[in-house]
Amino acid sequence: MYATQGAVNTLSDLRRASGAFDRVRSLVQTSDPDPSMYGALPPGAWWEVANGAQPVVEPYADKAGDAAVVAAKGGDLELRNVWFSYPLRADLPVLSDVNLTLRRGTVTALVGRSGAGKSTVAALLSRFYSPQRGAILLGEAEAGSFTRGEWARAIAMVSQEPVLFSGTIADNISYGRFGRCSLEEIQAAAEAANAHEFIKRLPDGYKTVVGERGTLLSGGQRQRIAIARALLKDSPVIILDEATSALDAVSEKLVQEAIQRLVAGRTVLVIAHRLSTVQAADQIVVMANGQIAERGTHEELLAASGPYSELMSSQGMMLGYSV
Ligand SMILES: Nc1ncnc2c1ncn2[C@@H]1O[C@H](COP(=O)(O)OP(=O)(O)OP(=O)(O)O)[C@@H](O)[C@H]1O
Repeated sequence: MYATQGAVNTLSDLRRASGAFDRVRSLVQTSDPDPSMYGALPPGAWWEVANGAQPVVEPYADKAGDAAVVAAKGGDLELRNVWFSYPLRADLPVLSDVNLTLRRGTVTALVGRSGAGKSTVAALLSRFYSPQRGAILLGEAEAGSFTRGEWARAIAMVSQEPVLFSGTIADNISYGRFGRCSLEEIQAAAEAANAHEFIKRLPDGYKTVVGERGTLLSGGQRQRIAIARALLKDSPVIILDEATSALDAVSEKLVQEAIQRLVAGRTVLVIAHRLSTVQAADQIVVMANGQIAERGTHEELLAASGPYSELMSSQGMMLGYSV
């Protein structure tokens, strides 16, 4: 099959991750939609996808160039003086003068209380929306200088509740890949994602048709399929919304291993809920009320006894396993 755009992939993942169908609908209904929200979807398809239809599989992405991929491999991804409100709540500032640099090849952990604006940062980086003020820069070039298809090639999003569509396992892994790929490549990605072992035990292996929304699979298995998908897509930038719900210890370990393989050498933003992830990050950014409250390494922020240590002690991070 033709690979569908990463944009479609990330759109439905984001929708599922936030559990906010209404949010997507409000975004679709706005009279002045950011063209980025169409991603590389054919005209008219957006509404259907937002309503839960199967993604429209079109070879649009094959036409996208690799300009954003090249820029991301050579430079940082940055939000510069970004101000943002959602279209239907224009009076409510959600991000206020946010400056955030994701350094090339490093991991940035984004932490903060619920509603602080973490998912909104992820949505802007994915170009589901555009900031009202400020800029998104990739290797110093404005995001708008890249086409949607180019952008979608450069960034992959792995959400905590990945959406699978009812097709085969192989289709689900290759979805988001630009250009065709072989079963060997699909299998290699599944192996790196710790998914091959369970896939080969399924009735038809890689040809097993997963149920609507992937219900045949457990949460941990769905996550590993999503990681295999991102590995195969091989984007230089990964936005990872770490799962909050606990998996059993074995599944958790398999997912964490797969994530380590996925993030190695890439520019990563992880919305982090686990102490182990935060500790291992190159940079931790604490958000509060739509602003950056603090940034630094785990040790630096603990020593500062500021918002980070407060967050750690009041909210706590999931403990109990190490990466
Ligand atoms: N589509 C939307 N329309 C209007 N307001 C929104 C929309 N999405 C989020 N918000 C609001 O923006 C603010 C930031 O939300 P966001 O989801 O970015 O926070 P978060 O830090 O990711 O929270 P959580 O950890 O709970 O996911 C919140 O006040 C939220 O209610």
